[in-house]
Amino acid sequence: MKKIRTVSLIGLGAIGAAYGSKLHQYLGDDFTVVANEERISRYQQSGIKVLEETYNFRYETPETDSGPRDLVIFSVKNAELKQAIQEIKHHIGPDTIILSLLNGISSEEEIYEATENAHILHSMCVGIDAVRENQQIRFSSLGKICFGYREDFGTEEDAQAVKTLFDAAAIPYEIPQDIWHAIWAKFMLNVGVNQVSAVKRAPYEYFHKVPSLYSWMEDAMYEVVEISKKAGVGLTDEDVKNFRPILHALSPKGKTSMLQDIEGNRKTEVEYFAGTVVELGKKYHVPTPINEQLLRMITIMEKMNALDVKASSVNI
Ligand SMILES: NC(=O)C1=CN([C@@H]2O[C@H](COP(=O)(O)OP(=O)(O)OC[C@H]3O[C@@H](n4cnc5c(N)ncnc54)[C@H](OP(=O)(O)O)[C@@H]3O)[C@@H](O)[C@H]2O)C=CC1
Ligand SMILES: CC(C)(CO)C(=O)C(=O)O
Repeated sequence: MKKIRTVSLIGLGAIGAAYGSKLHQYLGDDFTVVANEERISRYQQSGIKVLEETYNFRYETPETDSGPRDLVIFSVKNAELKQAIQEIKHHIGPDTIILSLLNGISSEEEIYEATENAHILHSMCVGIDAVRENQQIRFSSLGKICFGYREDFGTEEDAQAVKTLFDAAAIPYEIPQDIWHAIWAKFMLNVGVNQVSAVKRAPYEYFHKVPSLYSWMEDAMYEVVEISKKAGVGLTDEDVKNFRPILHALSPKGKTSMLQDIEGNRKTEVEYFAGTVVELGKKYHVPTPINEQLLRMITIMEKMNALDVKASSVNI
């Protein structure tokens, strides 16, 4: 039976630090964060604060080759994944189990294509409302990590090993019966709440209180339901409704990761949400007018943000 004794993580942001703090508490220095020198010195300067506690993790630069780990976790944004795979490659061996906590439906495939590792489980996290401001991470709920094996991705033994680790490290988790269905359902949620929250700059409070905002979000989600039927995933009305209590439980002042990107003048994951919906809509002949507009709006917002950043750096 596989046992996970060593873990490495790349992407010490809202999600990485939230779950990484639990792994650090359980594994101590057998938990490593991979980051370049500039990031490490930034993280070491004031430590990483998760809720009220400051953490000093064990760091390694991408150049350091200290051998493969039992588990590698990706928690960067989708556009950063390609580089992250290269930078954590020394930590991935043929037996390393891999979890990718990124939203969207493509990261496991992207990691598989680059590493040819056969132990990538499908995974995502849900119900967590993590917010990052500089090196400070806050959340009202840790939510849970959902994971599982399917087709050529991972094995039952890999899933059992992760389950044992998460039990010991007190990380909430679920192993859904059909992980691919669960990943698509989460994708559908992100297509709705992340994108609409970004366009309206709306923390969760407004989704709790403004029914027309909530129904616009669900309209965007229903385009994913229609595509999923043609893609053989078969999301239903029930999947849309299942998220209502989850969204209602998120902190009123909490913000989706996409809204945080807009406010932080960073590139968003719109390409992986509306971009994917529009592309799949064309492939399966499903109309996607709401996502087409969201894609245009968020791409324009990114460009306007980039101009503002450029202008403020010229003024300095
Ligand atoms: N926030 C949330 O509540 C949720 C987010 N997600 C998903 O999780 C993923 C991560 O999101 P989130 O945590 O919010 O994002 P963040 O932007 O907060 O974190 C990403 C982190 O990755 C780091 N990073 C990027 N590239 C590298 C690299 N090459 N080497 C080392 N570190 C790197 C960044 O470093 P730096 O600090 O230098 O910028 C940043 O700290 C996304 O796919 C998101 O959609 C899923 C569920 C909930
Ligand atoms: C919607 C939410 C908070 C669900 O956990 C999320 O996935 C995100 O902010 O990216």
